[in-house]
Amino acid sequence: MTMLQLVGVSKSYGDQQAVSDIGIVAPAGRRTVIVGPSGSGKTTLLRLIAGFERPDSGSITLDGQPLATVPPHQRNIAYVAQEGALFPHMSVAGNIGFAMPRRATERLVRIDELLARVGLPTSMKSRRPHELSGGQQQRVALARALAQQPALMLLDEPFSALDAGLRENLRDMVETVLREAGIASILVTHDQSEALAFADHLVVMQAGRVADAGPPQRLYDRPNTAATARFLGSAIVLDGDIRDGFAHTVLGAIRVAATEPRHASILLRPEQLTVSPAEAGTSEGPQATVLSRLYQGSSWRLKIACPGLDQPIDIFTTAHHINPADMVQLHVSGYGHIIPED
Ligand SMILES: Nc1ncnc2c1ncn2[C@@H]1O[C@H](COP(=O)(O)OP(=O)(O)OP(=O)(O)O)[C@@H](O)[C@H]1O
Repeated sequence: MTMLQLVGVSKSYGDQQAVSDIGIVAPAGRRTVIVGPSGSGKTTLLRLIAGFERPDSGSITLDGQPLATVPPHQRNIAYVAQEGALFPHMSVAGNIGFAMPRRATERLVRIDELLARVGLPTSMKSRRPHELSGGQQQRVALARALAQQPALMLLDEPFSALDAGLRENLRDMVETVLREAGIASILVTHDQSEALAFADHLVVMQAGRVADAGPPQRLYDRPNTAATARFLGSAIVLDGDIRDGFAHTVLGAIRVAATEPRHASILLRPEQLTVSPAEAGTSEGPQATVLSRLYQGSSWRLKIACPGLDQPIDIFTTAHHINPADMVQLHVSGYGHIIPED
């Protein structure tokens, strides 16, 4: 079973430090996602793993074997780039069969199998890349990568040029194909919802460093830093004084998993907040003013101003009778997360 490990990996381009002291384990047969803002070093990491760049320091091993002296084409690692990067002068069949042995019959059978696997009709075999849609090109690129029977598949923002519906569809297809083939993968993206949907192991990069890593749900619910919390979704970060299992904040007393008195940053996700119209003269907790509302099909997104908070917060509701300028009562459910590194 394949396991990729990076220890203390750093790389700079001239004066520009691209990645620093990276430690990552991509577990066998799993889908690792590297997510982070533009310029955080994601592509550099993928290029180091593929062997297109050399690290200045640190080691990269695949199943315990150091890759430093192994050239890219012998690493047993396939790379799918953002725009597919198909050979423009070759047919679909030529692209998919590029790295296959030349023996005719097996090759043709295998190309047909791979086309079926990525959901393309065999009638497309003789087309050139420019005769395909963006989504079809990415399917061919994936089939070409699968043809290598790699131990590890690197996917560098492979869906980013596609529109939303197609993107989800292709992402689900890739997830299924990789799982069925038992191939470990590392996907790079700057899209947090894509990262959360695809990953079973998530690495968050910030300014060339790993800010946090772990299962996606842990990172979303219990991130190590406020920056990770904000990067992975809407976050409400509050100052809190912890006493007796509660954090005392401008939104009232919020249950937390700690008792020792101290000051801390507390994270709530919007889905932990609900609103109801504030009854005149009564107050069962914090109140807020609705600044705006946006219809989103299944719910309304409300922007609300809470006394004591300098930023408005977004929450979602299915109640359609709450309007801008209304006063609302806020209700917090579940636990607040104490952000450890803030
Ligand atoms: N060939 C290069 N020469 C000089 N600097 C580079 C080179 N490649 C990347 N960099 C710099 O290294 C840093 C990391 O870049 P990288 O492309 O890895 O980030 P990224 O997270 O993939 O960004 P994006 O999401 O925008 O693709 C950036 O500051 C970038 O400007």
